[in-house]
Amino acid sequence: MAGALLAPLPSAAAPEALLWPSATTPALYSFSSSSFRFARSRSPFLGLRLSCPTNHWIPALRGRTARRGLRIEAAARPTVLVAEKLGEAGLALLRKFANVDCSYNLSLEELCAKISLCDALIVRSGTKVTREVFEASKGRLKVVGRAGVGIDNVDLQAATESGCLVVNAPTANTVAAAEHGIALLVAMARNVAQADASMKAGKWQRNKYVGVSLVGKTLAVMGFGKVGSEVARRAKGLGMNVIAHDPYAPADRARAIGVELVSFDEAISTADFISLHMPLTPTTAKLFNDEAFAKVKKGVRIINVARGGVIDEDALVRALDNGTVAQAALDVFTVEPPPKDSKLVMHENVTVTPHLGASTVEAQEGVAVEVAEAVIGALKGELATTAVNAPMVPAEVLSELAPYVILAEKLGRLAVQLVAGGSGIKGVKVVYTSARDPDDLDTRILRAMITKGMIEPISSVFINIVNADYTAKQRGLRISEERIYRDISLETPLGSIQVHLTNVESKFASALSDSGDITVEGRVKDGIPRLTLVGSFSVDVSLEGNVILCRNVDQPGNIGRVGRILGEQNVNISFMSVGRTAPRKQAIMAIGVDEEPDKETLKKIGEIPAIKEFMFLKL
Ligand SMILES: NC(=O)C1=CN([C@@H]2O[C@H](COP(=O)(O)OP(=O)(O)OC[C@H]3O[C@@H](n4cnc5c(N)ncnc54)[C@H](O)[C@@H]3O)[C@@H](O)[C@H]2O)C=CC1
Ligand SMILES: O=C(O)C(=O)COP(=O)(O)O
Repeated sequence: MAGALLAPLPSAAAPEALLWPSATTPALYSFSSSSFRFARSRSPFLGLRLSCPTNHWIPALRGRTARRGLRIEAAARPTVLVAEKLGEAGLALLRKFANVDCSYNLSLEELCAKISLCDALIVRSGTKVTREVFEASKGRLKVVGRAGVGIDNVDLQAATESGCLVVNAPTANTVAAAEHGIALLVAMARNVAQADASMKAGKWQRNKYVGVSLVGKTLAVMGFGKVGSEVARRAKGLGMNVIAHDPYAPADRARAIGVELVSFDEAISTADFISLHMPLTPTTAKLFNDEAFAKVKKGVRIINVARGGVIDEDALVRALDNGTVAQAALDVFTVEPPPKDSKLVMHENVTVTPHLGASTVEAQEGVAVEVAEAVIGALKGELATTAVNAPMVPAEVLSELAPYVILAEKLGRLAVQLVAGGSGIKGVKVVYTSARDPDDLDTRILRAMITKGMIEPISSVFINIVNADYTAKQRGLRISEERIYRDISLETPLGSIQVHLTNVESKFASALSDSGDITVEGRVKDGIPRLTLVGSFSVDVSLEGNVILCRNVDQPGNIGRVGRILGEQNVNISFMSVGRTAPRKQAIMAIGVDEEPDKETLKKIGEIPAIKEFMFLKL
């Protein structure tokens, strides 16, 4: 073995031993195999991986290293870095299986320095697992476990690129978050925090802290998923009238709890209290902005235990200052921790907690066990149901189905964006055309990809091949499949895939087919997935970049007008296709664009007189 090793060896070196300080004094050691001499330097000790000719070396090394205040362990036991406080039950599980290093409050530099010695990393929302961390791991990091739901602090793209699995704990803190929402609702209505601070400052202000009652008031739950539905259930128990807005939640599930699903505008304009429970996505970012506050009932009270970014915080301060919003209770902030002089935090009508939604003893034990099991499973090579970026498709299947897999996900993504709020999605029907025998075409992956396309953009749940059907069922999505024989080449696995969302309203009326379903169809041409049908209109546009759909009266000049507006904004058109019922009647323009046009550009397109409706769809 080579002489002094100050840096970790590449992960390919095996068998290996791990060298750790057993004494508390940090130091960096260099190691020479021939003489077993260790030289101490002043730099902090980070742990060292040693390459040994055989595992028999390890006991020999142990004796010698112990005398020098070091311990050495076989690397067959993986190393898990726990970077934020984790419940004991989870730690106990991890310790049975791995070396566990609990090091909290690491700076980015410290985390990067340690990570190349670790096979797994466990975090909550306080650690930013950035691209730098994955790069610094030099391929050794195999799994990142998020002990909670939101994974906005983990760079998923970088994780996937470096072949690192990310798992989360999506269910164990649901009740804790819902209970915290209710705690904030009640505390805000009765000025508990403000009154407490006033008494501790030596005052007795009974008149100042007169509150408002909850019974008979209307609560709008925005986002009727796991947490939102638990909040709704509890608020009903307080005698509140509960309505909810969630464009994708099934109405029958809401009805079962006695909650009516309504549109965004109806929810915010009729509610006395608004509680936010949607994930932070490009669609929900700053959803509560000046425009939304202009529509609320004057004196509304807002609770946010979801994500700070869902609210435009400057707009909220303005709404609080002018009395549009009477009070707010916030557990989450756009930047955490928020700046010390944050106007929002300091506002006297605002009650704040430092992201405590998941912080109960019970929830932390729950997420610790949930994430520990997932991390251990992943280190053993099993695919966890809570995997966030798991590979969906086995390589041998991918070789043939690759473009169809992309097509399926994009069709799901398109279809869900066409849904209008109100009744929620109930049924999904997928129709495949193929010449192949049913045994020769496994559609499970395609179904999973459609589910992924539909669910991931709207929720905090991540879909993989293991959890797709289960998650769809849990969310009330009934997916049925139909296969239609088409006399096409057997070399081609599929002719087309159609996704129908049944009994649902659409933001783009022309996406409804004659049967009243939102319908989109795609095909693969020359290896490229293409959109070939929207509603009853045939189109042909490559599913790359983004798509603008316009319904217009078929007359000369429309294509030029839209093209000019996009061109003026430097938005590159990749494809354009027109589908029409008959000349000079209704037509659909499907325009593929490389960039995302800004709001002003889209507004200008909408103002072209011949354009009756239009939508921008992200793929
Ligand atoms: N403060 C804290 O400590 C905690 C915060 N959370 C956060 O709470 C949020 C909800 O978590 P879960 O209920 O577990 O997620 P979930 O995925 O079960 O529910 C989210 C719901 O929001 C809906 N939704 C998506 N876009 C919407 C839109 N534009 N308008 C209305 N509804 C929309 C989805 O259809 C879904 O039903 C997440 O952001 C999560 O990170 C969760 C746990 C603890
Ligand atoms: O699970 C979530 O999404 C949360 O927001 C909880 O975050 P935490 O684990 O408390 O840092």
